[in-house]
Amino acid sequence: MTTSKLNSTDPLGNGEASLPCSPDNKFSDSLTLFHSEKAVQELLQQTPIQHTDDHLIEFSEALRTVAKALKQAAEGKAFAQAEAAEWKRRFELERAQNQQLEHKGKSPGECNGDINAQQMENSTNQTMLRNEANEQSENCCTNGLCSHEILHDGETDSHAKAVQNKMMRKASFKLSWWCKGDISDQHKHDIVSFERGNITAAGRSSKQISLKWESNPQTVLVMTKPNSTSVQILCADMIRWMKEHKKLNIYVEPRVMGELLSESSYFNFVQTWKDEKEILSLHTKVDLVVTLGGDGTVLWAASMFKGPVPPIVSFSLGSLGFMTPFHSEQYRDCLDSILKGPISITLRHRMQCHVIRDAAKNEYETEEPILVLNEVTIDRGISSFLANLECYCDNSFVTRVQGDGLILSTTSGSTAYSLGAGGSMVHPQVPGILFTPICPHSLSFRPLILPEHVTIRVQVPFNSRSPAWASFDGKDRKQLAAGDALVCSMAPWPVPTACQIDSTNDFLRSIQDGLHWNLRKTQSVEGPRDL
Ligand SMILES: NC(=O)c1ccc[n+]([C@@H]2O[C@H](COP(=O)([O-])OP(=O)(O)OC[C@H]3O[C@@H](n4cnc5c(N)ncnc54)[C@H](O)[C@@H]3O)[C@@H](O)[C@H]2O)c1
Ligand SMILES: Nc1ncnc2c1ncn2[C@@H]1O[C@H](COP(=O)(O)OP(=O)(O)OP(=O)(O)O)[C@@H](O)[C@H]1O
Repeated sequence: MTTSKLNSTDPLGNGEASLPCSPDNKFSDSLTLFHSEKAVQELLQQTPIQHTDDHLIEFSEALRTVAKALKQAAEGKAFAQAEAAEWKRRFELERAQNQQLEHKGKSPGECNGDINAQQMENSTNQTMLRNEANEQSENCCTNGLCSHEILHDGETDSHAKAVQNKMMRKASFKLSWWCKGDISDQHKHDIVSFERGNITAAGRSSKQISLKWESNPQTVLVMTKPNSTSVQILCADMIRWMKEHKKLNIYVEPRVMGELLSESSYFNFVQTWKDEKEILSLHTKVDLVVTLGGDGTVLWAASMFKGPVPPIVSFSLGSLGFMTPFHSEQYRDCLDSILKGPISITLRHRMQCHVIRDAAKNEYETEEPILVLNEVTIDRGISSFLANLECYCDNSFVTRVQGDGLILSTTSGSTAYSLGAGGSMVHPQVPGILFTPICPHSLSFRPLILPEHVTIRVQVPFNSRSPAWASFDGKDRKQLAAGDALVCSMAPWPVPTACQIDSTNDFLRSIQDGLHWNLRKTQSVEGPRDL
């Protein structure tokens, strides 16, 4: 006889009770039950309830309830054990019969009797199980459930097959995409069609994206890196060409307008803006943005647009150029084909960052959100103490950063500061947020990549020795005092950048050419070899 430990206490509360699990042990089950009740009775008798003390009466009632519950539990368990034993006995009997039949050269399916669906269903009925168990043991398949129907596939008659299909069908389900916080089902998409419960990816979220103009672009904004004579000369030449050969309207920043006009009054047709309000409406006027500079100029251009961003075409005039795939020497051919379209683009996700001050009365009282294309960094600034930052993901505590700080990066920014701090390089079209510590004072703080739909909160605790500092794409440093928090999530407005070939090709080329990724001389064939 085997016994199994159940997670229960004996009636007197003496730890785990050891209960028998075989049907042969119904007797010892009853014995246990008997002992339990007896123990409770004894306890009740010992209790001085004669002294009409209200508390003692209440206590004795409670004990009675416990005794009743224990009795019910023991009965239920004994019933379940009897049932399990019955199933096991039947299964073994059938297996023995099958073996006998196979010995005689008969297929087990031949012994199938006339079984109808009702009987099959009835056979699972517990009452029938108990009543018919003994009768059935001798005649396989004449009554109740035959395990051949479930265990053997294909050899039964069509009726039994239908019954079998009915019993084996998988539960159906549906997978869908939904937007967090979206109460209506407006943004819900079914992404998987299912048949018999098999999950199949219906589509990829990050396909190569192609932009096709439906009407000709008419207005171009040109943005340039400051303090560079070569950029200034190229800018003037490009604007002239776009006006004369493409009849385009041109916008530039006020600084560039001054530079152009100081060169010649010819550039009077170029437009600019006077104040912030006009900048906010730029996206409604501009069809295309052209940048002349390095990655910093692309970041600068993106930061001008606090909402939707027009497609950006970036000419490389810097040292690295991860986001600047076009060569300025061939700008005419390049702009020619871009203005015609279609263009391959990379949709670069941005993060929106809210600084929430401890002094704010509620979570909605925030400063203007700041959009970043690369990353937001929370660091110790000029303080010589460790930064102490509490990090939460969707309101669950994640970890405490103790070190120089933390980088929350987009996948576009994965090749920038996050890379320098040991984060992975991620294709810009992979949706996600990189969680990269800066010089953590811990041996096990590996960088993470979180899904794009999460909201991350970084809080400066009240016991922090110094304030922290947040910076956005390497700019706009803001102090975070004790109790202040920075809340980041993906922004709804990505930055579409034109690709030279396509997003994957451009990304791989930039890590190879820009960072010399995995550059190593190839080993010569001469030398020792495995034969
Ligand atoms: N230790 C570091 O690696 C470190 C430190 C500070 C800032 N930065 C990066 O500099 C960025 C600001 O750039 P900037 O040009 O205004 O400042 P910058 O003039 O100091 O140049 C920073 C360098 O980072 C490169 N860079 C920028 N974005 C990149 C990207 N997405 N992928 C690969 N390289 C990229 C630029 O080409 C440039 O060479 C910040 O967003 C931050 O990522 C890196
Ligand atoms: N239009 C602009 N107005 C003000 N600042 C700008 C503008 N364009 C770029 N910057 C700033 O100028 C700096 C240098 O720009 P960028 O990275 O484009 O050139 P770079 O440093 O020569 O290139 P690289 O970083 O590849 O060597 C960056 O900090 C960027 O933010």
